[in-house]
Amino acid sequence: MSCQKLGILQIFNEINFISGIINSDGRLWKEQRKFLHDKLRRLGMTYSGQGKHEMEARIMKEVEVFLHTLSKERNNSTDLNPILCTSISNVICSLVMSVRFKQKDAKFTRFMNLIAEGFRLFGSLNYANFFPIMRYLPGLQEVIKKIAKNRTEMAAFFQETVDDHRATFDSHNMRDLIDNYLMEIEDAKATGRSEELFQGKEHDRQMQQIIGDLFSAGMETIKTTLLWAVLYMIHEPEVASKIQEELDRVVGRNRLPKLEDRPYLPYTEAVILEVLRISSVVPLGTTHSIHQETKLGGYTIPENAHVVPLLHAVHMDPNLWDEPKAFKPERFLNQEGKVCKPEYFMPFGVGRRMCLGDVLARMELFEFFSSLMHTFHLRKAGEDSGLPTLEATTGATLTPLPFEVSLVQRPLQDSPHEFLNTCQGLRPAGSL
Ligand code: HEM
Repeated sequence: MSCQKLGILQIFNEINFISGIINSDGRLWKEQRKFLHDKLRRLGMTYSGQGKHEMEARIMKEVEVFLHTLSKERNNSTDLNPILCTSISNVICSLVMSVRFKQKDAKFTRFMNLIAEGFRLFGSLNYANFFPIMRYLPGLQEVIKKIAKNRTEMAAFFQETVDDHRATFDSHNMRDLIDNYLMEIEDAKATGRSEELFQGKEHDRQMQQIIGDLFSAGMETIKTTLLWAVLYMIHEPEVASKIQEELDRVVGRNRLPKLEDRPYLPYTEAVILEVLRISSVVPLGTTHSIHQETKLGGYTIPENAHVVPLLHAVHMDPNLWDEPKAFKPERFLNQEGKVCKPEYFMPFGVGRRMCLGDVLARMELFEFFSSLMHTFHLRKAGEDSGLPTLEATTGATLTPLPFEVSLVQRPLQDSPHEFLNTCQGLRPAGSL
């Protein structure tokens, strides 16, 4: 399968969208992917070296603010969606553009609404992937126009940030991805590689779209996976208790879990994998195309055919998984109790075009989920209501319907350590 993208990409090219990475193909995609992969690794999207520790510190800062915010909601019915939105956004925003938002910041709320609407609208364009003629229907034309309008508004915000970075740029102090991009642009100009790197696209507009791509891909997916995790914990109290028992035994009650604890927390890890499988937050991979005629499972796939990986179908296939609709973390544990992932587990896609942010995603899911479980019991909100539904709304992601949870502080032991203070909401946000 090639690294080309068709379908929705064609629609955007027709209306002159700049490509970014998710909707680019060919040489432009290759150059941008190489650049992003390299720079994001240096900024800490890696499992090894100093970068990993810096990334962990960045994530933990947001985890602590998140727990602090939640501590004010103890025993109330709480919608975690807006709180998670800010916390998860702050991880990717700090990495990409050194920006953090406060809860309920007006600019941020507007920005979030645009992203959420974008995911919904994008989902409704999926039909045009299969029946391209449908793009001319008035309804879909309206959707395309709305996406274009929203993107223009977001691009203006990103450009402001890029301009600020340009004004304060210091090549000896690379703060984030935008600084790296600015450096790369100047370097490419000086060495005559500009055309190769940007394939004729305007630099700043390409940069705006890259920021937008990383932000939307890096926020919505993780936030939604965590919402599913909370929902399943409300439905599966025995699983929740087993996680908490493991956390108490391995981590203890006087600190939050760290990445280095992860190998010793196989059950917690297996639960995260099961959430990724059963929720298939990204149910379809993006549209790929075939470079040469290919035979697969008795079918002939012609050259240039569009191929959309049905990740959800793979994760729900009863030939691959025992009772695929049941929530069973044990399926990711081998006989020795160690984590094992079959090759047909593919929440981040597979191949050259697989998710660029899987390392960051796994780190964030672990840190946020394990810290949340270590600090609170998650109970259904409201005495009289039933369990919240496990049904999803469908867009580019599968998202739980709005629900609330009641957070019950887990009993504290005798340590006066910072962790406990943070959980009790006694310390100012982010001050650990
Ligand atoms: C739970 C979290 C996440 C899930 C489930 C997820 C899943 C996916 C999937 C299924 C794809 C498409 C793969 C394909 O078409 O073959 C994808 C692409 C992508 N993801 Fe993620 N993702 C997550 C988090 C992130 C994060 C944190 C970032 C950014 C930092 C990110 C950035 C991207 C980008 C840039 C692409 C497009 C790659 C390309 O076209 O070359 N994702 N992701």
